[in-house]
Amino acid sequence: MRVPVVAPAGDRAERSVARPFVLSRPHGTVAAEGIDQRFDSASAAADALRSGRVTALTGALPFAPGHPAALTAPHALRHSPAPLETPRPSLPPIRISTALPSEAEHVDRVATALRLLRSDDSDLLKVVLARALVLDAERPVGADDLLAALTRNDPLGNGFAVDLTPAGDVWAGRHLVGSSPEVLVRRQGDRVTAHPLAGSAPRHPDPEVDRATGERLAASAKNLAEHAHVVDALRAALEPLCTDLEIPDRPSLTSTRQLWHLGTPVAGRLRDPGTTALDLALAVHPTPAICGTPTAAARDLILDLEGDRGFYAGALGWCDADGDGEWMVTIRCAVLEPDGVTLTAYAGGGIVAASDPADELAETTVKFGTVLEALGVHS
Ligand SMILES: C=C(O[C@@H]1C=C(C(=O)O)C=C[C@H]1O)C(=O)O
Repeated sequence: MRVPVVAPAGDRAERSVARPFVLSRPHGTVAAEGIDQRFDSASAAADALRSGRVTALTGALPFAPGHPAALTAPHALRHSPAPLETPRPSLPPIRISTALPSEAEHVDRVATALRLLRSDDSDLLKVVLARALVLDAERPVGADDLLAALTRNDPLGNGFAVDLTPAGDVWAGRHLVGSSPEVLVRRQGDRVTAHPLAGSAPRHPDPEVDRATGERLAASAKNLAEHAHVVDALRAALEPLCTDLEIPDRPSLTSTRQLWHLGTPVAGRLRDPGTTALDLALAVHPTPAICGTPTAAARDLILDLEGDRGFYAGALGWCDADGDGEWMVTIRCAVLEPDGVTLTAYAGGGIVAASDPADELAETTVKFGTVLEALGVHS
């Protein structure tokens, strides 16, 4: 059984980072200050919040259920009404050391998934396969500097840094950093919103080509099908928890510096005011944006082909004593090792029967751009 982990005094994470959690968003920044308690179990943390034993929670949920979470009950949750503003950090040169797996192996995995997606013997409709890049920094960097670089590089100011120490020994002193454009779920009073993304195309420096690429994405049957799986799953997960669920019939185009995405703004009203933002996140995760359809079959295939994803393709966010909060999908991210010089970045993409392995490899390369560009890594 997983039990709450109480922070030992003078623990290494408290030495290594001042704040166990920072989430910068276009509409404001939330930062955790100090550590009251740590939890490696999301359900134990959610119970502690509901019963009033803790007054807030911040942190990250893993991709796979049953794996340790990294949640902190902070002394205080600080809100500020703008994205994080920081001086430009001075980062050392950071280089790509290893592709995990190799590009050829990723293409092979996509081909394996395609055989199942196209087979009459399998009910798999979509699976999201990912790969990683190991990066080496010339001298140690801190999570706060990576957060500053990622947030400054995003036009909307999205960025996060999460101390993963609460997840147990192997995670002690590791940090999750990134700049996710995808809102898993947000709760403000009885208002519930989400903004699932699925379906991607690369941005282009020429504005006309760029616009045409976006328009092609918005009309692409393959991408619309990929997207529909996510919307259907969110509807099914939120319907029991919400009234007045409003979901547009068609997705709209959204963009980051590197990519166009299909996105659908979802809004509803909470049925039971006792359902917290963390409860909502646990109810909708993992969506087919990062896992697949049907969920169990896709997750089994991912674990089989990739092994443990840890916190990539999980969720990260916060929840306060009123139950309000915001949880992002953990993408466009990297894990920083305690040595401060080794980083592992992750990128994946949804595969459906009509996918092409070479295109899927290229899509992950573009997605790595969010982290690589922000950190000045040249591949
Ligand atoms: C899985 C990732 O991104 C997700 C997959 C997408 C897709 O398959 O088109 C688009 C946005 C995200 O929901 C990632 O960035 O690693």
